[in-house]
Amino acid sequence: MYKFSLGNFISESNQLLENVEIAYHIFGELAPEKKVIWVCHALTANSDAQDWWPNFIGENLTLETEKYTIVCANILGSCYGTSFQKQEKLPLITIRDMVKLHQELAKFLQISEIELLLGGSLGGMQCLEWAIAEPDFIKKLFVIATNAKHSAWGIAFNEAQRMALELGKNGIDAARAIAMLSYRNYATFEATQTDEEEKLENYKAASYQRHQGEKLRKRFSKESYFMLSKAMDSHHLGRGRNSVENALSQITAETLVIGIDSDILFPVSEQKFIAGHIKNAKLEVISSLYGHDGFLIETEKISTLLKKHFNL
Ligand SMILES: CC(=O)SCCNC(=O)CCNC(=O)[C@H](O)C(C)(C)COP(=O)(O)OP(=O)(O)OC[C@H]1O[C@@H](n2cnc3c(N)ncnc32)[C@H](O)[C@@H]1OP(=O)(O)O
Ligand SMILES: N[C@@H](CCO)C(=O)O
Repeated sequence: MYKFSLGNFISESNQLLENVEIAYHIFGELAPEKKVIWVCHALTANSDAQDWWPNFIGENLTLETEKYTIVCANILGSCYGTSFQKQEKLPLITIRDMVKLHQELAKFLQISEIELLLGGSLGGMQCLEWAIAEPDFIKKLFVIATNAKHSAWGIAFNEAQRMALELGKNGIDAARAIAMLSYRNYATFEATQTDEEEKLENYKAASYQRHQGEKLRKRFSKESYFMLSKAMDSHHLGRGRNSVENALSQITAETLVIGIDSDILFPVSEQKFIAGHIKNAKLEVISSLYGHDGFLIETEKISTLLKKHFNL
């Protein structure tokens, strides 16, 4: 992991963040003759994209490190390396703030254009914002399981999680358990957490939920979880740009949008809307047992579509 000291940064909500440091990974050598692929990560991941998107980035893999330089930066608000001076009150961070930091890092790395910008969920939100902010800079765009404006349904899930966080020390366990209900669905739990034997308590689904909660508590900070969920709520491509439709129409990149048929958090209608308003976009729908989390799990299906649409 590398670090870049940006210094002071004024957020979209006009708050001063001091001593901002951006943590990032580079896979494959950064060289002027190599084209750049930039990965934007989702809520609780980090800049080590090889780790959370396994069998996807590397030699002889879909994002080929011999051919491309692949960059992934840890997002503003996350607890995995990107940081700013602690403040009394948690600042309100937006997706546009995250993208401004990506832009600063790209300048620092002397990247002249991005061949392919990609991301899912909160990562997809960053990709769309960036492709609107700098249409000429982004040649190809791939987003999955994301939306153009966060939904009332998504905000309600996030608020329920923040209410859980407010309960104290282990509130993050409950927050993650709530989130899991939106990341998966009825069929996922039926297929993976149904008890075969007869019993009156200690069900698999219950211990699964507790395990997921504990796992997140051990690796993530509740402050980051709060800031990132607020950032997700604020996602609105149309803010200050007349409308969401108008904002999407400014994207010139050749675009692939993928929806997951079982995603109850970011339903396919949202990706259909995105693809419908970008001039040069194609929509594909994949099927998955894993709902929204399918964007992290269905690597093979995603790779097939990426290779079909883009000459990687
Ligand atoms: C530093 C870091 O760790 S970086 C962060 C890694 N995570 C990220 O980057 C975020 C993106 N990744 C994710 O959100 C997830 O890892 C996903 C969606 C890709 C996969 O989710 P997972 O939780 O790994 O998969 P799944 O739903 O199958 O659950 C498996 C886990 O539940 C446990 N489990 C399964 N059933 C049960 C049960 N009935 N009771 C208790 N535990 C259970 C498994 O033992 C396994 O535990 P482990 O992860 O501690 O080994
Ligand atoms: N499981 C993912 C889902 C967020 O879209 C994460 O924890 O980042």
